Amino acid sequence: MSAIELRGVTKRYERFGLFGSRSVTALRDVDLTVRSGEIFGFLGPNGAGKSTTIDLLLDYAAPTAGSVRVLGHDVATDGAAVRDRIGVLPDGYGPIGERTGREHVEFAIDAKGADDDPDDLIERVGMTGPAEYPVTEYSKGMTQRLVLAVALAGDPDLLILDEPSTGLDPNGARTMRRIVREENERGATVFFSSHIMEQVEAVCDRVAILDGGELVAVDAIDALRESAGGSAAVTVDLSSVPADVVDYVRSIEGVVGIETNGTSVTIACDDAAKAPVVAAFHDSPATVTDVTTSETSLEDLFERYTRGVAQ
Ligand SMILES: Nc1ncnc2c1ncn2[C@@H]1O[C@H](COP(=O)(O)OP(=O)(O)OP(=O)(O)O)[C@@H](O)[C@H]1O
Repeated sequence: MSAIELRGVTKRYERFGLFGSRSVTALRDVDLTVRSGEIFGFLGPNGAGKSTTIDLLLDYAAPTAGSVRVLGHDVATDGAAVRDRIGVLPDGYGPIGERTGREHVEFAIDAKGADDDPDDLIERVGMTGPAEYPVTEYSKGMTQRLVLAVALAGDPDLLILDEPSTGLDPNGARTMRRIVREENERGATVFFSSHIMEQVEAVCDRVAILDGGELVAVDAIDALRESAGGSAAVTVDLSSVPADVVDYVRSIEGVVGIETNGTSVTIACDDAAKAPVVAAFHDSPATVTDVTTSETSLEDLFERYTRGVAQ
C-alpha cells in the first residue's frame, strides 16, 4: 500500500481584490506516490506548492481536481480514518496559550488515545528543562522541538514534517535527523519538506522536486544525479580570476552553473565538460594552483531542476 497517493491533483486559489478576482494555480495535475516505509523529501522553491500539497494531505484544503489518498484512504471522504495515524509538524505553527510544554504533549497523547509516557517524548526531542515552562516563554527552536514531540505522540504511521529544521540549532537539527531515522526504523513513513538540502540528502530515500506547481523530478538522489548526466562540481583555485575566461567557461556545453569565491571558481557541469573546463583555466593567463572535483550536491540538482521556471 502507498502511504500517499496523489492522482491528477490540481489546486487553484481564487484571489479577490478591489479590481476583480484572479485565480492562482498552486498545483497542476500532480501525480505522486510515496511508498509505505520510505523517507521522502519534498523540495521546491518558495511558492512552488509544497505547503498547499501538505494542506491537501491533511484535508485542510480540497483539491480543485484529482484525488488525494493517505494510508489507503481518500481524505475527502474518509479523512477521519487516518487522522489519528498521522503525526504533523506544520510550518509556522506555534503552540499557544499559558499551558506548559508538558501539558501540550499530554494533550496530544490524550487526543490520539495513546499511552506514551510524556517524559519519554520530552526527552527524545531534548526539551527536558523547558517542559515545565509556559509555551509563551519558549524560544523558536524549543517550540519546534515541542511541536515535534506532539507529532510523535501515538507512534504515527505517517509523519508529515513541513520545514522541520526551522529555528533549530545544529544539535537540534541532528536530533531531528536521528528521530526521523528512528521513526522510519519503527516502520513509519516520513514525508518532509525542506529547504535545507543537507538535511534532505542525509536522510531521504527519494525526493520530489516541485516547481511552479508541477512535479519536475521524483527519484532517488543518486538517480537524479545520473539523469542529470553524471554531473559534477569542479573547483579551480587560481592566482587570479580572469573574467573573460569565466565567461568562456560559462559557454562550454554541459556547464550549468559557475560561482566565484575570491580566487576560487566552482563550476557545476556534466562529466564530459570537466576536461574542457579545466583546460580553459590552464590555458588562461592565470596560474592554476589546485583543481578538485566532487559529485553534484543536491543543491546543484535543485538549481538545475528549478532554474528558469516562471513562478
Ligand atoms: N490561501 C491561499 N490563497 C491564495 N493563494 C495561495 C494560498 N495559499 C497559497 N497560495 C499561492 O499558491 C502558491 C503556492 O504556495 P505554497 O504556500 O503552497 O508554496 P510553498 O512551496 O509552500 O512555498 P514556501 O517554500 O515559500 O513555503 C503561491 O503562489 C501562493 O501565493
